[in-house]
Amino acid sequence: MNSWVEWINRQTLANKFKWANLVTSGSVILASTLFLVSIQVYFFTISVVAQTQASATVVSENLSAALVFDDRAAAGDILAALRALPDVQSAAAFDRQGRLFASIGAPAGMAPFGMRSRPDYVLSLHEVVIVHPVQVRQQRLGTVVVRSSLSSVYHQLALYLGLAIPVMFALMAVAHLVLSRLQRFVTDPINELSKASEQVSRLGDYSIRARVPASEDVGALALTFNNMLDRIEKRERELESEIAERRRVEARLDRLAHFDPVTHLHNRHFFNERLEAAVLRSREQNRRAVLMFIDLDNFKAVNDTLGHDVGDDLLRLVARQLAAELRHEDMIARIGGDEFAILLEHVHDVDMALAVAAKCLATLARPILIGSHDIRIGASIGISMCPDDTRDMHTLLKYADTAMYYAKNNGKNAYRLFTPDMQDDAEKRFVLDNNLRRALERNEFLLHYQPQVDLHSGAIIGAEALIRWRHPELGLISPADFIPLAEESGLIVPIGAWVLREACRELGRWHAAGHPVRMAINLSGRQLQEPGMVASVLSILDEAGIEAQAIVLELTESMLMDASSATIECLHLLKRAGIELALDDFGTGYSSMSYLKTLPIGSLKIDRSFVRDLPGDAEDAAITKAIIAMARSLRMNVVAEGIETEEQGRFLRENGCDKAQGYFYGRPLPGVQMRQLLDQARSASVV
Ligand SMILES: Nc1nc2c(ncn2[C@@H]2O[C@H](COP(=O)(O)O[C@H]3[C@@H](O)[C@H](n4cnc5c(=O)[nH]c(N)nc54)O[C@@H]3COP(=O)(O)O)[C@@H](O)[C@H]2O)c(=O)[nH]1
Repeated sequence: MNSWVEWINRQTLANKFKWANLVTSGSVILASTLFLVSIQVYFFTISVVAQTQASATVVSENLSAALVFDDRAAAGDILAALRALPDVQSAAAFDRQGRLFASIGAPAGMAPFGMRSRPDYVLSLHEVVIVHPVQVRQQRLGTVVVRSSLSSVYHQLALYLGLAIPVMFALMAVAHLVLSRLQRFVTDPINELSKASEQVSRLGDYSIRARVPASEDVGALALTFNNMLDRIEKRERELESEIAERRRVEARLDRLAHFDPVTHLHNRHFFNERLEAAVLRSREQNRRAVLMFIDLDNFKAVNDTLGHDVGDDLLRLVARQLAAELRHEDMIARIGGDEFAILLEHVHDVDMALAVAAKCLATLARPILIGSHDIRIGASIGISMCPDDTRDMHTLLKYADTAMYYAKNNGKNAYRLFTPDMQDDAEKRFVLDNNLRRALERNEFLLHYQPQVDLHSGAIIGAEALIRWRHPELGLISPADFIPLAEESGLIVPIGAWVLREACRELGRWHAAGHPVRMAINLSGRQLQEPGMVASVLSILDEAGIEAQAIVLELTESMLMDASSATIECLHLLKRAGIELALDDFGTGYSSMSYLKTLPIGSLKIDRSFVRDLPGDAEDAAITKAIIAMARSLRMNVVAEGIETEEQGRFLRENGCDKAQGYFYGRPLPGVQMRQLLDQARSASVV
């Protein structure tokens, strides 16, 4: 049973329809045929029974005389008349006692019927037996029994079935044909729907639509199917655009996670991943990995003076130029504002790494043209190597950084290969940095004063205040060792304020003692960035009771290169207050004349590196003369520093330099000694 149900379930809708048609129409036709045949059989049988009964009635009426007169022959003749009837098989007459009186055919088996007093009949499958009493005036004389065969009925039945069965099959065939055609009205649209859905699923094409037939139900189904496809297609489109958007976002995030948006170089995160892998390879395969840290010199000045767009353009150009110096397998990344890192593998010897660094440095030393700006930017490069210096990635990074700082702190625009003493130096700096924080509180700073003289009269016209740190254990520490540290940590701000206050107080004392000299005081870039800086300087001057014109604030070229518009504004305010601004170490930076003209600078201090080999060195002599000429054309004072010999002083004087400072005129001295020097100078001039 179950297998039947399964078999039916497995069939196609068309097959199910076919079978349903066949079974239904077959059953109906069969049932109607059987019904008709049964009626036919019934009526045939009834007709045989009625005919036999009628014959038995006629014979019984005719037999009464023969029975009364016991005339067996006549009875036989009367019964013989029944032979004319085709169905009658036999007939018998019985007397009142039930004895056989006359018969035709085979009377066997009729005796039990001979005693019946009422008409009766017995119907079996093959015959009908009619029993009819013979009586006259209510008096029973005997019984007549007529037996008719039903074979004519079966004959008729056979004939009928012979006709009905082909007709039945013909009808079934017609019904099948008609229903098959009708069935297609139902199955064709459903098949189309099924084909459409199969196509949709096979091709994944949601733009396919099913034909909508006119019929209400299947039409509604097709419409619903199409609506569903509409929605799926719409959702699909939305999903596709969502996925595309997600991919775009992921790509963007991936780019952000791995690339620097300004230069399109890899970023620090990605670089560190690659460096880690390179260090691992270096350890496993014992091959060299070289790390270079490149920090641009003076980039902040470009950013602040020319704007961030020019700064970004510069970074892009620098990135392109550096990348052009590298091999395909090398890697470069931007790891910070103006910091780049390079990873080199397959480096056979140190010289190869140094050659790459030299190429990068040379590239960055060339002027870069952005719009109308001819920008000169240098770089400080630190190099560390794995496994030569360390086999640990973080230490390698630290060493490259240390080497880069070493290059920067030792004049910039240079590359340095890491050496262990740099690390010692860095550690020393770390110790100093820690101590520096407590030096102010512990009153460990003091000022020395170096005289400045008029090159024509030789008179002391001022002094430069120079800080010293008297460390309880390390002794006297040079500002060259701790000022850069103080600048990095920001401690230069309180230290610088202390220097300013101390120097002004000292100058106040000198003025009070009748020495109307000026005091040059070094200023750090960080101090200039402090809000309220100008007010603080004026308040210190006020406190010390000296005029603004009595001090000269010394700024470095690099400080101006890095100066923001707020810093420049601060310089203008100082100048307007009457304070002279001097450009220290002039010539070591890259200040262009056009830039200098925009700044409120009152004097230039020629760097001692140009003075050292004067007057012998022709190049230094030419530079010095050019600086003096330029300062004059800009109506600036010129101070030469680092004069150690009389010849140097003479050369400068002869070439138009007004003032000088150097060991030849006097080393930096404690305040008391400086005052004595001033007193002596006055006494000498009076004499
Ligand atoms: N922001 C601040 N910077 C300061 C302060 N005090 C000093 N400094 C800066 O530290 C650097 C080193 O200074 P110092 O060791 O004091 O050296 C000065 C002189 O001693 C030296 N000098 C002077 N004359 C000669 C000479 O004939 N030969 C020679 N070899 N050296 C000489 O030069 C230094 C002064 O230089 P400068 O300031 O450029 O005029 C130095 O850069 C100081 O500026 C401070 O308080 N704040």
